[in-house]
Amino acid sequence: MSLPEIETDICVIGAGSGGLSVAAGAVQMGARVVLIEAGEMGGDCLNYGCVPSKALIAAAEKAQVVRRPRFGIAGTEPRVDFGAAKDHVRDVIAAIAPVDSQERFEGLGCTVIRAHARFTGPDRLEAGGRTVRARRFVVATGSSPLVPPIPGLDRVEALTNETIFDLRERPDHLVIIGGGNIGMEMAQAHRRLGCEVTVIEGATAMGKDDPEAAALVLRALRDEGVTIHENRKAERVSGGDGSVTVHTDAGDVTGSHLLVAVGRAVNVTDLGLDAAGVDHDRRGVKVGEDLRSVSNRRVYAVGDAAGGLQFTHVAGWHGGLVVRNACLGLPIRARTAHIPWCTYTAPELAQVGLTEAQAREAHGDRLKVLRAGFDENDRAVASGQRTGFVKVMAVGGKPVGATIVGAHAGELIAPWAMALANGLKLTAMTGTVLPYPTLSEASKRAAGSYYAPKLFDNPWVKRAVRLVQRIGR
Ligand SMILES: Cc1cc2nc3c(=O)[nH]c(=O)nc-3n(C[C@H](O)[C@H](O)[C@H](O)COP(=O)(O)OP(=O)(O)OC[C@H]3O[C@@H](n4cnc5c(N)ncnc54)[C@H](O)[C@@H]3O)c2cc1C
Ligand SMILES: NC(=O)c1ccc[n+]([C@@H]2O[C@H](COP(=O)([O-])OP(=O)(O)OC[C@H]3O[C@@H](n4cnc5c(N)ncnc54)[C@H](O)[C@@H]3O)[C@@H](O)[C@H]2O)c1
Repeated sequence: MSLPEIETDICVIGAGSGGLSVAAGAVQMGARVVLIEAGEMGGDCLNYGCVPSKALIAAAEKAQVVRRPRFGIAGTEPRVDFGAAKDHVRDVIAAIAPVDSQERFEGLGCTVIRAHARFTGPDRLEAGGRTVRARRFVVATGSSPLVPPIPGLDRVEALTNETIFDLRERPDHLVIIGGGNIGMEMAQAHRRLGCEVTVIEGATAMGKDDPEAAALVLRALRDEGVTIHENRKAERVSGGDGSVTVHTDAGDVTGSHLLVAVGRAVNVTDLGLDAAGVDHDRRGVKVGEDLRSVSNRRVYAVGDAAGGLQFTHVAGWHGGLVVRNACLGLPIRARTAHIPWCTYTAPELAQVGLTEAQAREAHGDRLKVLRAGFDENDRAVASGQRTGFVKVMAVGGKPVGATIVGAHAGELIAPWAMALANGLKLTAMTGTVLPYPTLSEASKRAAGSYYAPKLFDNPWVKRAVRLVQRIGR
């Protein structure tokens, strides 16, 4: 006997950052919600992405602190127990997992189905032998590691973000194809944990970021012993007997392990999108600014599946917007000009809004580029963190972008993200009193440099001051 059909208000496909945000918000606002997950609750971020990578980076940072002699404290080569570092990664995932768990979402009132979902029509899908009919569907199916068509890759054991965190033995030599976010974060973490690491990047490493800021990160990684080859496309892979060779147009690189990190493939195949009349391409579901499918208004897409920026905070933000629209009928616009991101290398590199090059193209001579170096920030100097800078792109007294590279850049970008999200002026930063000595003062210094010439190099100001000195009481 077949299971009874489920009729619901909102059916969410995928229990990652995007899907969970929709499900939690909608059910707590009184909607009937069905949540379907084929794999692990929590999706990529919790199980194979942000959380394990940041946990491994924390272990690697600890190793580096022990290794480096500083401030009169001797350094020593740390004894790294690679398996125990992976235990730490598992422990961190386990500590966070209850928040994303089936039990929690059932407790909130969702019906959770653990199965692969496939649309069978514009208003229905099937999962785990159940038919679900819904007023609204949310495609929150995320993305998977892209496996590029490099000859030989299918004949060697290649790691991806889905397998590397399970590796318990330390790679002697990790070769990484791809110098993007995953490649650079994993390169430094593994180097610090005692592996030899070579990155093979087909174009420019950290190519999506401001080149001046990226150059500081690449220099730091190279100084730590990571070999980075740029403009070298992986053309062929061969291997056997515990070794793997990447053949490039400028020579071969042989290592013990291979990590492939060349971008993501959005999970939209095998989802029955054609049966639902949902237009899609290799970037994801085609949606408007309201995150609704351009061809089936009943269907939304959020997070990586929506074809834009691929970050957890974007997926979560999308989720909140969809709840507002689907539950309350309020209009939404998913624009990206105020979305920050950060690469968690040391130094960290964070960006919000336009980079200098993008701002110059958009605003020409009206653009003012404001800077402050970490080497002129007392806290950075005191703590030996002089590498870095804050760069603010400003037009007419308002920031249109900010780039921060240096220690804690991911935290330091917060006020600039707030400024861009709320249309604040630079005076919001200059008028704020910050505790001394903090790295945040670098942001205030950069903002202040917009006004300094207007105040200090201005003959009218000097005349006015002389006058006040003569006649003022
Ligand atoms: C190594 C790595 C590090 C990262 N670090 C960061 C970081 O530091 N900060 C950051 O902001 N972002 C980071 N990201 C990106 C971030 O993980 C993703 O952008 C985010 O997880 C996307 O969330 P999502 O909800 O769109 O998809 P996902 O989290 O991928 O969730 C999608 C879910 O849908 C399920 N699913 C797919 N198809 C079906 C189906 N047909 N039926 C049922 N279920 C289905 C999947 O099993 C999955 O659980 C990182 C990514 C990687 C790979
Ligand atoms: N800190 C974070 O927020 C964070 C961390 C990791 C991942 N992510 C997200 O995950 C996404 C995927 O990360 P990623 O590093 O896989 O992708 P990516 O797009 O950031 O970088 C992939 C790199 O691989 C290179 N490449 C492609 N084909 C190649 C080939 N054949 N040979 C050599 N190089 C090649 C590209 O030129 C590119 O630089 C990121 O774009 C980001 O959205 C975010």
